[in-house]
Amino acid sequence: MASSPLENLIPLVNKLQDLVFNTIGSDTIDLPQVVVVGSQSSGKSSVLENLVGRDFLPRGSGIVTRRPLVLQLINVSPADVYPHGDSEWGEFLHLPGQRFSDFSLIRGEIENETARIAGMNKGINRLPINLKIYSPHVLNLTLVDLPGLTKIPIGDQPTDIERQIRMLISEYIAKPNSIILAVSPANVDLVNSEGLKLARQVDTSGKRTIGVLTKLDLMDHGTNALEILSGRVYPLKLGFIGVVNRSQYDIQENKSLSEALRAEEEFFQCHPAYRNIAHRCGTQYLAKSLNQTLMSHIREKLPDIKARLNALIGQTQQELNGYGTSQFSGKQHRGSLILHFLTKFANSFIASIDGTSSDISTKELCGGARVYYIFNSIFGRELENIDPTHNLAVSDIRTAIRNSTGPRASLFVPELAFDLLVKPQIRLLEAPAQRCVELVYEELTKICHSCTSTELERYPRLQAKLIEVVSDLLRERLTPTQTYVESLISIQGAYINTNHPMFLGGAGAVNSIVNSKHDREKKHKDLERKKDRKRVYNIITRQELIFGKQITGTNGRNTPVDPHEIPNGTSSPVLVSASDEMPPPHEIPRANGVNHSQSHRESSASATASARDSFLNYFFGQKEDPSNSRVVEPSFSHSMRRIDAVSSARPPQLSSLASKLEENAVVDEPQLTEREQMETDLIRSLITSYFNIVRETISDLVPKAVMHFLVNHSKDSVQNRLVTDLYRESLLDDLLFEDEGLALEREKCEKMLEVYKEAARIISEIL
Ligand SMILES: Nc1nc2c(ncn2[C@@H]2O[C@H](COP(=O)(O)OP(=O)(O)OP(=O)(O)O)[C@@H](O)[C@H]2O)c(=O)[nH]1
Repeated sequence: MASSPLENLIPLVNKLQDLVFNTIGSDTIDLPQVVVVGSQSSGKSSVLENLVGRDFLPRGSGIVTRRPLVLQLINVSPADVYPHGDSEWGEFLHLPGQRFSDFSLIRGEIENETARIAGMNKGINRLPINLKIYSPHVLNLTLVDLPGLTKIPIGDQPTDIERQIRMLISEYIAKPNSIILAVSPANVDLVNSEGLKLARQVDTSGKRTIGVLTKLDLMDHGTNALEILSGRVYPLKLGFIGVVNRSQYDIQENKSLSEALRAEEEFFQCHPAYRNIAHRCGTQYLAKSLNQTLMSHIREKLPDIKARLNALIGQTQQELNGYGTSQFSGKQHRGSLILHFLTKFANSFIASIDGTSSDISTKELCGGARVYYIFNSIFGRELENIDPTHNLAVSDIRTAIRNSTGPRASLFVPELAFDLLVKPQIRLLEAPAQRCVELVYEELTKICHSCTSTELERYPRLQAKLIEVVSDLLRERLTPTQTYVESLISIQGAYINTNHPMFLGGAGAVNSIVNSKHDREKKHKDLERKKDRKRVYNIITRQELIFGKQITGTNGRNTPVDPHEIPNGTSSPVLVSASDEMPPPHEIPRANGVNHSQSHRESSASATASARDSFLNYFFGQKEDPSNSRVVEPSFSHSMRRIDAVSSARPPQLSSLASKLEENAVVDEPQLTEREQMETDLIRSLITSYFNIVRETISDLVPKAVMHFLVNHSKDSVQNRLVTDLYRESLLDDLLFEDEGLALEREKCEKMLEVYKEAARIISEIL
């Protein structure tokens, strides 16, 4: 009888299953199958044996099923029999071509095969045993028997046996294409069914779970499972089916399975509770519904499986491409293959620098962007941070000026001293410049190490050689780059171009220091004024404390005296407020009525001009005014004299207190003549101005030099260098030595691709 294509669905899936297990060794396609789960001794093996109608599964105490058993039941017509006349037989996938018509031998082989992989103790193993049973009495079905859930390890079982079994079961039932056959004994409360609990975790809506209730014959008298079997207790879309298997006693009494199936039928037909639903109970009904459910499930899932296969074909093809192109396989193509890798490596190196690489990171700077970062951020910042007059003490400048003028005093700007001092400062730029070269060199080395691919990893020796050659090239470029950069600095030091348009020059420097001198003096005076005010206030307050009475001002009031009212040179103690509104002491009107503040403002306007005049006069030929060469007197000395006047009449204790305060206020400043101070300032500002010009030039030239000598040169010559060094007949065999692990991976990948293509072809025969 010719069967329709849809009736061939289960054999088709079996064919796919064989294909997958024979080649890949695991079910990556997620083929539809029925997975049997339940707690230990719930009756799983008994259900399977009933479905086959033969005793073939191992029995014993404790855990018996220790590896998944993938059981394919194949319906054969009585005509299609074994040559020796047997109508039923079994075949193991691991023993191809060997037919087992004696079912007790099948049991023995399952035991042996379990022990071979899972050991003699009671441990489990995830590697499945695949068994086909051909019989005219079975319906086409693919079932997976799994170890029963156990709570407590017994004997020499591993302590985490429960976790191991749960993980194994979950792995099978989690696959969306699996139908879960959850076996629960009827004599145990359903809420304690481990099989149902696990099934619910992965199939929350109960769409692909079939409940099987065993041991209905063992329920307490007066109780029955009618409610459960009618689907009113536990919601499962595919429902519950009740079965009665052989009891332990039946087995011991060698009750045959055909006898047992008859007894089961009788049980349901005669039982007062199940009589009316007897046609929906028992092993025969279970086999039929499983077959139909599996078939419709396969029908439903086939388009998905086809789509999945296409996706797998695409993925695997891509993975295979990653291992290299097959276009250059074979000895005659070794040269082309090497050239292909050399070009790819060189291109990848160049692309990483240019930023045109296809796998650019979004997490961190890489390749050429790092080089830019080194130029602009690292090198740029280091240059910025250099102090142009770093390490130039006043004494150094003084000595340089003195040495440069010989026995005479200089008439003009001491140029020789400037020359002498600015050269070492220019050298300060060399260390950051050389560091910039090194950093870029390191970055290029990193880039060269990252230019590998899975394809290239297949040839570890070639990969190492490519990196080595490019590293050598970079190293060779390092010295010329460093030498050039060193020259750049030396060139800058070789000739001090005081004619540079950006250079401040003598006149500019004079202006600048005159201005800054004036600013400095102004600041210094302001500071001294503040100090004076505070000092006067402290002295008066102390007097008040010492004499223990309120000091009354000359106005006779018991309030602070308006400081404007204090006559110049008065010896009377005065109470002065320390508030900021209080006019500074130099604004206190003198006896002659001249406001000091006013005179100060007038004189300050002309201060800049007069200072500049005296400075220019000094440098450009006027005879030195002996009064100018006096030691610069700290400007607070004037104020100090005023305070002395105020405190001259104070008691001795107060006098010593005040003198202590005054001592503390004396600043230890270098004693320079005005001329010396100005010369030093002038030299400093000239050095700073010139250094800034050189710094700008260097910050512009060094990156250009690095790009030219190191980066661009390496980019331009990398391909030639690789070909010259590696494209040699004598090296080909060694360079194309394939990594064994990767060769195996590639072969596996090729095999998988073939399997997926074949599976897709099988499915397209039906769809
Ligand atoms: N009376 C009776 N006994 C049953 C029934 N089903 C199973 N048994 C007995 O229960 C015991 C366990 O049955 P198995 O089929 O070995 O249970 P299992 O779930 O395969 O056990 P493991 O493989 O160890 O997890 C055996 O002694 C069976 O004879 C049933 O419906 N009625």
